Amino acid sequence: MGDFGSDGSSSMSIVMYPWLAFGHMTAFLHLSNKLAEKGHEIVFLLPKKALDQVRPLNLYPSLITFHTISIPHVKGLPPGAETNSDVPFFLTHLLAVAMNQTRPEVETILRTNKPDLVFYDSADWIPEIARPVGAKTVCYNTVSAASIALTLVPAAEREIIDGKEMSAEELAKPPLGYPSSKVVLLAREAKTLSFVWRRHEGIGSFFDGKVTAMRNCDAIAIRTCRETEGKFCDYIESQYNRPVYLTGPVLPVDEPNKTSLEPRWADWLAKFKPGSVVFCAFGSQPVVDKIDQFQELCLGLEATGLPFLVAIKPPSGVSTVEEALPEGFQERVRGRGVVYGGWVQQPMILDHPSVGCFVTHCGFGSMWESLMSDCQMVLVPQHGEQILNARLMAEEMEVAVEVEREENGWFSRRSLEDAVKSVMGEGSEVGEKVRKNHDKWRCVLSDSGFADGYISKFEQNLTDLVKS
Ligand SMILES: C[C@@H]1O[C@@H](OC[C@H]2O[C@@H](Oc3cc4c(O)cc(O)cc4[o+]c3-c3ccc(O)c(O)c3)[C@H](O)[C@@H](O)[C@@H]2O)[C@H](O)[C@H](O)[C@H]1O
Ligand SMILES: O=c1ccn([C@@H]2O[C@H](COP(=O)(O)OP(=O)(O)O[C@H]3OC[C@@H](O)[C@H](O)[C@H]3O)[C@@H](O)[C@H]2O)c(=O)[nH]1
Repeated sequence: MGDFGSDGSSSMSIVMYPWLAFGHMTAFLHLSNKLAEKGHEIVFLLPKKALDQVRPLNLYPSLITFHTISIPHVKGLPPGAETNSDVPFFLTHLLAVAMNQTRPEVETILRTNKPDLVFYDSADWIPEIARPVGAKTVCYNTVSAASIALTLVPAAEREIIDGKEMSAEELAKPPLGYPSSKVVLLAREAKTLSFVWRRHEGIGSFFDGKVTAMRNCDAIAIRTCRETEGKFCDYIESQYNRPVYLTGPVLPVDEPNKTSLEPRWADWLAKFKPGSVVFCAFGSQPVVDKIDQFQELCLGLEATGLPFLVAIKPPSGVSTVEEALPEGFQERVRGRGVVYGGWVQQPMILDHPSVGCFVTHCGFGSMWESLMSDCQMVLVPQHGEQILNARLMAEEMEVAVEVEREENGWFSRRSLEDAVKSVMGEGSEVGEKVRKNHDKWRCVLSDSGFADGYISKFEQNLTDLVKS
């Protein structure tokens, strides 16, 4: 190895501070594992509550050290809230306020550790405290390049007059030069983007924060690859005039000593024929907010007649998923359908031979995991960024079927049933087309040199950055 630490040593010292959401923390940790595999040392900052869930993913405990950060209470947040999972969507900005208040603690850590590099995504003040200790900064984005290109580039700036909300049409308008006519939002879908430009006291808007984060870093990094999102990455690079490094999908590979699937799911899944079970999961945050939509999801899966396992957070207004289930549902699906409100080992479930279909909310982490799996995919995105990921998979890559929605954004049990049957039904033309395209992409993405090539190039980019 060359001499690439700023102190002349052969390894780099890195601090990571991701946004307080599991989808982001797990993505940062997967990248940490790849860098630790190459001998670099990482101090990983995270809230105490996240530690138990994230620790098992650390494959290099001697090189990746967790450092817990106290997340202060901010008026309006539920007591003890430390991560996105503890906070309803409409209060997420308060979690960002709480994260900002951790700045003095993080500053002390940087002064003590004097790292070569600091990775962050939401804490846009990192460059201000990293520069004085001689560290270079990388704004690492764990969401799709398409969703950044559509809303979080300087050209997407919107003029908001006297705090007036923008119309759906204004919100849906792609910025000048945006490179796709397929990966876009319908006006009604674009309403979910209003949070991007809305101003909040003390922290400004989400847009301001992200643009500052990307303008002030030394390099922008994105968890994606040229093969799927090259044109969006080029657009971001031209908008920010900053180098854009790509890490590739950064998924954990099968480790010889990896833990096995919890027996309760392994035993349950083993009862069914290969490829017959529908697995439905909606990520680490509560996303299906309305109880009647939650019930429609359950009823749609029931109507498929297939065995199914759902891992989902309860909707608003109830504290458990059981309370939200439709009348008589549990009795009707007993033995073939389970709805579970806790954490499951998603990648291992997707890998299970009995599972043949993944109904996903299209979080970016889930998107990569589903592309690498051999499950058929049904897309039920909820928010702007997830909808764009869905368009990328359904319209550009043609590897999945997106559920049809009514004018008001609602999906019916029938549309979900139809979507699942269209990919699972024997002899279905659509099912065959998406399977064929998905097989091709899986071959490209799971080629042994593919992910390693991205990581090696990324490591070289970091080395050059530290030396510059
Ligand atoms: C309802 C509001 O939620 C709050 O945050 C929303 C979530 O933001 C996710 O991150 C992104 C979302 C979107 C999006 O929905 C549409 C887009 O076109 C772009 C993005 O970008 C990002 C993003 C991009 C780059 C980056 O480095 C990021 O860290 C994120 C995030 O994944 C999720 O955890 C959040 O819950 C919002 O704060 C607001 O205040 C709420 O009202
Ligand atoms: O029960 C669960 C739920 C989730 N997971 C894992 O947690 C991760 C969830 O990440 P996702 O990106 O799919 O979704 P999240 O909703 O949690 O993430 C969030 O940040 C990333 C954005 O793209 C998403 O839109 C946003 O909601 C996946 O790696 C998934 O395998 C589990 O292992 N078990």
